[in-house]
Amino acid sequence: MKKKILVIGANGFTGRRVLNDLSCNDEYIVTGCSLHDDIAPGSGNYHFISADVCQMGEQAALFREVRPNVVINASALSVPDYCETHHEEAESINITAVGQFAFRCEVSGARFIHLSTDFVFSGDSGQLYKEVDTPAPVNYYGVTKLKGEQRVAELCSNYAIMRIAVVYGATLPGQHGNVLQLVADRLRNNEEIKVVSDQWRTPTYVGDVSQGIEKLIQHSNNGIYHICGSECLTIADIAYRVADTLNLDYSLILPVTTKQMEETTPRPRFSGLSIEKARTELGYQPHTLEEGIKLMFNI
Ligand SMILES: NC(=O)C1=CN([C@@H]2O[C@H](COP(=O)(O)OP(=O)(O)OC[C@H]3O[C@@H](n4cnc5c(N)ncnc54)[C@H](OP(=O)(O)O)[C@@H]3O)[C@@H](O)[C@H]2O)C=CC1
Ligand SMILES: Cc1cn([C@H]2C[C@H](O)[C@@H](COP(=O)(O)OP(=O)(O)O[C@H]3O[C@@H](C)C(=O)[C@@H](O)[C@H]3O)O2)c(=O)[nH]c1=O
Repeated sequence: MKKKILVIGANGFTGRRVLNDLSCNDEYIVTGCSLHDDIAPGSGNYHFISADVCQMGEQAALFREVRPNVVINASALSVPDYCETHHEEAESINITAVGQFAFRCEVSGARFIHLSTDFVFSGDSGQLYKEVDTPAPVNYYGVTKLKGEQRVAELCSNYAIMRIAVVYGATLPGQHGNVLQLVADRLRNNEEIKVVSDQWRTPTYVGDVSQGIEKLIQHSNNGIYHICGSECLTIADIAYRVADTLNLDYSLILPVTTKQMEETTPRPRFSGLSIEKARTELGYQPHTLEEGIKLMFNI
């Protein structure tokens, strides 16, 4: 029997890649859902439903229509600066809607795979965070994502929470970019870019998010999984790797401290994630950053 898979947030940067990758697999019948109309109609073997999942009635109708065996939630308010000043909106999609998805999955017997973030951690550690480590978010986006995780764990008996970090890859018009794209664009235009040299991350190639999800569809394991790259480096180092791989001018990269950057939203200093659990239990194997950059820029 083919599995019916529902990808929520299917117009988003990560959700679209997941939708495309899963719809290439004949074992699945895939439906994408997003707030707005399909951003790339006719581009793959999937059905598409526009719905506002924050509206109870629309969410209920979506589940009634699709009757999914697996639900993947890639919808969110995923811009920390915006969440910081729009608490209610952030709460509605990052917490309340997530709780409702979890409840519907539980009632219907569907497996729930929910995307979360390294920003649940404070960043005060000097070591890669493991799934068992205690979260303590430093911004409102992180607070909402942590509460979303808690709802899933409370309400679902068949779930996986996938924490990902600084997702990079090619984007479609209309999607928000990522810092690697910004670096490449600026350097190609001969413009300088300031990048923080004191925020450490484990960047995730967007195709590896799909890889993690496919593994978690096959496994029945419950719990949290860190799914990201294996290299932990600063944003400045990531920028240098982009310049290096694309043969662009290094001197346009201006490393600065978080203090000098004057970011309005606090961010964790060190939020690298350990992928040992995913490697051991799922056989997850991420691309290297260099491989990911080459795939992203098609070189
Ligand atoms: N991007 C990153 O680097 C990281 C992302 N994450 C997590 O991964 C997930 C995906 O992030 P990302 O790819 O950046 O997401 P995007 O911001 O690119 O996409 C989010 C999608 O959610 C959809 N959406 C928002 N509100 C609603 C609603 N009320 N009803 C239906 N759909 C809605 C939007 O639909 P539409 O476009 O149709 O309006 C949008 O396409 C999130 O959970 C995020 O927290 C975690 C770590 C890093
Ligand atoms: C735009 C920009 C960002 N940065 C840094 C800040 C930050 O550490 C990193 C990424 O910046 P962004 O603004 O893209 O995203 P930011 O909001 O920091 O990143 C987060 O997004 C949310 C959704 C997550 O869940 C996190 O995992 C993380 O990826 O790059 C610079 O150094 N220079 C710049 O010009």
